[in-house]
Amino acid sequence: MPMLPIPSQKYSPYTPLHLPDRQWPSKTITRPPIWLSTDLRDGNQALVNPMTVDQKWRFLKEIVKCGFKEVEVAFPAASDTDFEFVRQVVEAQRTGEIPEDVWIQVLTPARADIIKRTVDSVAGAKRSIIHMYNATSPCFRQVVFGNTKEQTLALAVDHTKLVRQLTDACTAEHGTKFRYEYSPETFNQTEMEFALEVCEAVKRAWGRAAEGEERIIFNLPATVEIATPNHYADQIEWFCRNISEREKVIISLHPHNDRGTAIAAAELAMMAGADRVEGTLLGNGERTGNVDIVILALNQYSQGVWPNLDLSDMYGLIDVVMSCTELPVHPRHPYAGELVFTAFSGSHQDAIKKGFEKQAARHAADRAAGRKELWDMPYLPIDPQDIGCSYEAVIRVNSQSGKGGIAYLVKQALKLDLPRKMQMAFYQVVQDVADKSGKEMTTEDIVSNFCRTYHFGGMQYEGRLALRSFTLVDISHSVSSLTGIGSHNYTEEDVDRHIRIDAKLRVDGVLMTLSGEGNGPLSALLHALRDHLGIKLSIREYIEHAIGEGTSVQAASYVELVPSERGPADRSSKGFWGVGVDFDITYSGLRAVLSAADVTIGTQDLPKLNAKRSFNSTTGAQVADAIKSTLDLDIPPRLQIAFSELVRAKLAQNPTPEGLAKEFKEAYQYEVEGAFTLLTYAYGQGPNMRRTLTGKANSPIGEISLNGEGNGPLSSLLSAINIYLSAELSVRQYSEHSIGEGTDVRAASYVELVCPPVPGEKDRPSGWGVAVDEDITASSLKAVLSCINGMVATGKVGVRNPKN
Ligand SMILES: CC(=O)SCCNC(=O)CCNC(=O)[C@H](O)C(C)(C)COP(=O)(O)OP(=O)(O)OC[C@H]1O[C@@H](n2cnc3c(N)ncnc32)[C@H](O)[C@@H]1OP(=O)(O)O
Ligand SMILES: CC(C)C(=O)C(=O)O
Repeated sequence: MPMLPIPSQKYSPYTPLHLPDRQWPSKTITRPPIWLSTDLRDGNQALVNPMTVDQKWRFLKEIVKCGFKEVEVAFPAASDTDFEFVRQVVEAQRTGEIPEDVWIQVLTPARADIIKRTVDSVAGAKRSIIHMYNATSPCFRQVVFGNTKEQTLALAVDHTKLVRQLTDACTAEHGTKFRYEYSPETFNQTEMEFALEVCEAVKRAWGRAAEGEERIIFNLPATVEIATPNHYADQIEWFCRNISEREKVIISLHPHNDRGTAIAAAELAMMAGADRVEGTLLGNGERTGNVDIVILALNQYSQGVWPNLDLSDMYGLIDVVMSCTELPVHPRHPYAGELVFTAFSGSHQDAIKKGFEKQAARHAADRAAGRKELWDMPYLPIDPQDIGCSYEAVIRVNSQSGKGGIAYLVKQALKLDLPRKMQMAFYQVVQDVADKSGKEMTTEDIVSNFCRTYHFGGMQYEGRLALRSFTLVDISHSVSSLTGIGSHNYTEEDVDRHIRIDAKLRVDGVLMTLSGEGNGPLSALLHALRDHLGIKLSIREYIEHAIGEGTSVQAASYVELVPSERGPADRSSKGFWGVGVDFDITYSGLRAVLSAADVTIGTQDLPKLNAKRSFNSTTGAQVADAIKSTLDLDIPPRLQIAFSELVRAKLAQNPTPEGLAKEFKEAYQYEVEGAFTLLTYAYGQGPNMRRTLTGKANSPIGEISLNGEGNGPLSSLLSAINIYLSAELSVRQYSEHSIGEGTDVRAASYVELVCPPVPGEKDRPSGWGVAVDEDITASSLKAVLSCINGMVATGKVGVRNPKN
């Protein structure tokens, strides 16, 4: 049968209660109700497979752990299992396993045999509530029981008397303290006057209602939810107003959720005067379930009202409920669902990210001023951490997400506060991946994409241009050599300053030293990239921030580079972002430049670019080929330039390869006995991560001792040998490559050394050295000596005895 076009032919609406002076709409909930968990009764009776005793125990312990003081543990007459379970609970309360102040509640219909067994089940308990019910609504009177109103009332009264009689006897025999709860089942569908009449009669029959702990409980169930929640609230307010001796009565709610409004019904009914709520954790129960106490309690908590239940361990609670009921928890279940603190969509993520940032600042100010640190976050009604959920799940990324959410995750995982424009750039990267896969991207996916894109996060993500170390020399006024270890206060704005950088990089896996000059370390590095590798870029934006505090503070630098030919002012040119982090701010800036440069060059063929653009290729290529074919050396580009210039000045038009090789050996003291010869050396690590070099060498002044330290073998050797020279030499460029393969492999090292600048002189004396050795450190040291030997031979530096 399809749905009826005129449903009124089948269904009639509920009849609203006439209560024009209702008060509840202007009330608020300012204190928690008395809670009763009926998970082990109403919840249990609704399961395909009722809980085992073990499951009931596990559940009961969780209920007690949350702080419930009233627990309906069973319908003891339902089965031997239930009866036995109640006996075990009674015993556990006697031994203290279940706290003494917990009321053990049990349910019985108004049937003498069942009442007797129910009271028997709790005999010996410290405290027990006997809960008796019979249905009172017209439908049940007529259909289920075939009773008149009088018979219905008599059923309730007679059996209440029986409960009184049996409980009195039990108290006398076992000392059990009893309270009585009566439910006019289907209350919400019962005529209000009749429900009231039955309850008044039950109160009289019980005969013991008094204030405080002796109050009788009238539990007024919405057995089947059939009306809007305001109707239930009206019924509760009417009942509260009209029941006699209100102070001797606890008004209890027992909402079901057939219309999906049990929470609203319970909340409005609390506003209408109810004192107590019966429900289940996460809302299991008959049909659509009982009212969900987790939601009710956390709704109160979100209003600043302590609910008298501790739900801090939400994951633990979910685990217990799911394993005992064998029912899943919907991912959208309020407070408990896996996705309820999660934003996938861009604008939600953006708002949450901004919310966290603003809130952190606001809280810091509140703390300082001694004010409350109030929670006020877009889209998050409570702090997930209060119920044991982490912020990790707050933002998750798929193709619906925006830059804000992605930046939030990057910040959480890597502590990087990406500049807005870089967020947009990385967003495109993530969007492409998410769009292609059509799936969610985990934080790990995003982080690894970030690290791969910006070559961030250690050796495994290293790109084509990787910084190893650097030396900075201030060549503006005085000459002071600064190594790449330690912090230097250079700013790019200081236009008067002139800095030279010698940066040791791995370029496409080959170690080389690139030199450049600029008004700061970053521009000097950009010049080095331009001169040596033909990468022509300028800085459009530079941003930095600290990560951490105190002695472990690190600097994060972000750089946007644009092609130099367009210039940074041209807003239309596409920028490329990079990032670097280091304890040293200069290092972090240089790393950021290289990260952005790497993004810019992509897979562009760098060596060819280098060979074609950074020097006169024809002559350079010819001499390079000749040296390769004769000496098996791949001489670096700048040495090719230097050597080809020397060759042009010195040799005939078309020298033979052998002629070039001879000239090369002589010019760079390669395989030639020179002024300085290394005899022995030991290279290691000294204090503060500095490297040390000790050894002996032959020199024009006899055998000398070497004792130096630096950030690598070259600088260590120079610091040892500079005292024997007339000028303090420093490394401008270094590169190396292997010759041969396997166990026969040898290292070829090339080093360019340079004298300090001389005021008034444009060019600084410099020279190249070359050496080959099986030991890579030895080959680099010998290359330094070969260069010094060449510079001594040509008079660029002199030899001095430091003792004189
Ligand atoms: C709204 C609620 O959740 S109420 C709680 C419901 N929970 C349960 O029913 C779970 C436990 N129940 C049981 O195990 C069984 O139903 C028992 C053991 C209580 C009774 O089993 P049975 O004797 O086989 O009876 P049955 O289950 O068929 O119950 C229906 C009988 O009880 C009567 N009855 C139902 N509710 C009540 C009541 N509150 N007071 C008195 N009699 C009642 C019915 O009128 C019917 O009587 P009839 O057989 O004379 O027509
Ligand atoms: C026994 C009563 C309280 C009940 O479970 C209901 O009416 O839903």
